Order: sequence, then C-alpha cells, then structure tokens
Amino acid sequence: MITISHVYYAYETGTPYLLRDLNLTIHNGDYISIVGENGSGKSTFIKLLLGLLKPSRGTLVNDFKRTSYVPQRFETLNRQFPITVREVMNTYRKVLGIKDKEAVSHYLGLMKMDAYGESLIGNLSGGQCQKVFIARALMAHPDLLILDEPSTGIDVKSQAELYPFLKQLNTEHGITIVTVEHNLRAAMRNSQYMYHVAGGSGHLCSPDEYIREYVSENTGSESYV
Ligand SMILES: Nc1ncnc2c1ncn2[C@@H]1O[C@H](COP(=O)(O)OP(=O)(O)OP(=O)(O)O)[C@@H](O)[C@H]1O
Repeated sequence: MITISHVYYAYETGTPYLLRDLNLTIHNGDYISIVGENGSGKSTFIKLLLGLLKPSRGTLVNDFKRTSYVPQRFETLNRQFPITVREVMNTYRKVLGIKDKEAVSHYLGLMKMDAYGESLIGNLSGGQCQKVFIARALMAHPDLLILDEPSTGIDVKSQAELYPFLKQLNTEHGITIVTVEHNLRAAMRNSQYMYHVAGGSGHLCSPDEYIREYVSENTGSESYV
C-alpha cells in the first residue's frame, strides 16, 4: 500500500507548488492510470512514488516490498554505449542478486525479445527497447510496477500484446500497476481507477467518470477514445 497525505511538491524552494495537497491510497492489486495534460506533473508524481523526489510538505509512505520502474523511453539510455540486451539484463540480474542465469532468457522470452539478446541496445527500435525495460523490471519480481507512458513508440500490434499482458500481471500475478498513460483506450480497458492530475491537484475516479467529467467536457466528444 502507498499512503499519500497532504503532499505538496515544488522543484525549487520558494517557487509555487507544482503539485498541491495530494491525497491518495494505492492498495495492493490496484491498476491505476495517471492521466492529465502535458506538463501537469504526472512524471513528477511517479518520481515521488518512487522516492526519487521527496515531498516538499506532507507524507508519502510506501509499504510495497519491491517496486520496479519502467521509465519513459530512452530517458535513462545512453544509445552510444556499446552494450547488448543480454548484458543489460545480466548486469541487472547481478544487481538483484539472482543467481539463475536462465532468468535473463526467461524474462526476455516473456516479452518476446529473446531473439534480440545479442543486439546492441542502442540499435533497437523504441518499442523493442521498451519491451527490454519491461523484461528487466519484471526480473525483480515486483509487487508494484510503475510505468511512464509504456506505449510510447510501440506499434499498434505490440500495444495489442502489451496491454493484455499488463492486465494479466495485475489480475493473475497480483502485481499492483501504476502507469502514466496517454493511451486513453488502453487506460479505459485496463484500469480500475484513473488519477487525473490537473491544475496541481489530483483526483481519483473511475474510467467512466473520467470520460464523462473531463474528456467529453473538454472535447465535446468521446470519439477519439
Ligand atoms: N527537474 C526539474 N526541475 C524543474 N522543473 C521540472 C523538472 N522536471 C520537470 N519540471 C517541470 O515540472 C512540470 C511538470 O513536468 P512533468 O514531467 O512532471 O509533467 P508530465 O505531466 O509528466 O508531462 P508529459 O505528459 O509531457 O510527460 C513541467 O513544467 C516541467 O517543466
């Protein structure tokens, strides 16, 4: 469970808060999509969840045992660095203290990326790279998986595989999922809740409520969902 109570955040002291008075409980087994306009603070919010940023005010308590993070594509990747997919996975396996070398093939296989083990990571397409990041995150056996826009750069066919897979991780393996999501159709299908970040505030609602209250109101239509 993560308990967020009256959390405020500003990148620089003395500047206006980017996020104000956030209150949210993330329960074990939840699937929550964080939605909102560009620049509203969604990535900042997940960095707070991850403990990469500390609230300026308020408290955030994360009781999950193992939190894995799939960053936005290329955010953490030096594409010039000559390292293969298998080496990336193996390095992380060692960091995690997993002795079984087969774990690398297993998790690459899960994401249908086993054929790319010897490819240089910098030569992969965006979507392929994203799948490697997800395989890497799953190797940690997370009870909480946090993703930042997982479908960025992933083609429609791969998205059609990715989202049911994420849903399966949630429903069958009990992994709690929190994801920043611009793909509203996927968010509608997969999530129990949407967390709408707007004007510095956060509002938890059902996917239906989100479409009714925000999307239809702003676009006059649901046609693009
Ligand atoms: N390290 C930083 N220092 C100062 N300001 C930052 C920093 N990172 C982000 N910001 C600012 O905080 C605001 C929110 O950024 P954030 O990346 O959290 O938004 P977002 O909702 O995830 O956007 P998008 O949908 O475009 O990814 C933006 O105005 C951004 O410029």
